[in-house]
Amino acid sequence: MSVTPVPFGARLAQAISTHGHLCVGIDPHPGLLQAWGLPDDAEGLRRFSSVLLGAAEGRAAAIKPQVALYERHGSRGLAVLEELLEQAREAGVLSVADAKRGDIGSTMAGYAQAWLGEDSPLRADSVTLSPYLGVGALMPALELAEQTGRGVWVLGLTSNPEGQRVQHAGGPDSAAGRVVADVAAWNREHGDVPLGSVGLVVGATTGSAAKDLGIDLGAGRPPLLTPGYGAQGATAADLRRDFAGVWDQVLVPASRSLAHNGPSGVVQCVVEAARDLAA
Ligand SMILES: O=C(O)c1cc(=O)[nH]c(=O)n1[C@@H]1O[C@H](COP(=O)(O)O)[C@@H](O)[C@H]1O
Repeated sequence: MSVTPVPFGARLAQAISTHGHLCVGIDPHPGLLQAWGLPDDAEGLRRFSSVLLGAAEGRAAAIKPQVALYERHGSRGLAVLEELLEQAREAGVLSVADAKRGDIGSTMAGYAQAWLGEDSPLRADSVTLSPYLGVGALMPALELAEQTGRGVWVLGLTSNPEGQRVQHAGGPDSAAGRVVADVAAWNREHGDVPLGSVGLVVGATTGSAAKDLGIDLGAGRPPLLTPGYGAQGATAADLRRDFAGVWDQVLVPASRSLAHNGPSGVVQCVVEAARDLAA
């Protein structure tokens, strides 16, 4: 007998209400590995990942490993990522695989199976997706996520300044606004209580952009992943101001700012960031 999985949105809402809004980003940049005294190889990745996951347990709502920084080590790096995702599952820590995948529908199914399939070695609780080929092209991932109780995060307004030229195009009928509207429609139809399972990436550095473009981030209650806090300059006060009214939807990732004081400083950085975001 098959059991209906608990939707990702419900699991995430529970994690945020228990642990707060922080998501521990795990970005094993070569420079950080070096600063930590670790080799730039699979063993270095393994030790870096283990310290960040350990610090996240019981202190943060989720982890977000950056896939490219594992992928650059080929199959050995991906094997470390598989181990990390498995350890997170065992520890009960939600995972966001930051893979930023997106393809035409027929081959999107392959990416969906890789990150969201029940039997995939790389399965995560959720994965980041790029909607440049159209939100409709992402359907295989949205559908598989729903079947397996997993989630996705669709890039909406990204944290980097270069994104604006494409995402703001169209003004009141902006490209980003269309992505947000498609996500809202999916969540309304497939469940948006307490949160939808299809989230949006909206950078913490984007200021009033959503408001200026007439975008309603509350529509369909998408979880909102807000990179840009910490190393990219956004503060907790910026987040509170720009996400007022939708704060319960927000998951705040931070990567470099949690790792910059070396392995012995990670727990303190995580505790301080979690407290900063709870204030
Ligand atoms: O999807 C993401 O996570 C993401 C989207 C975005 O708009 N901006 C952004 O910085 N990110 C990711 O968020 C993380 C930010 O890292 P820090 O700036 O070190 O906190 C990196 O892994 C980025 O790839």
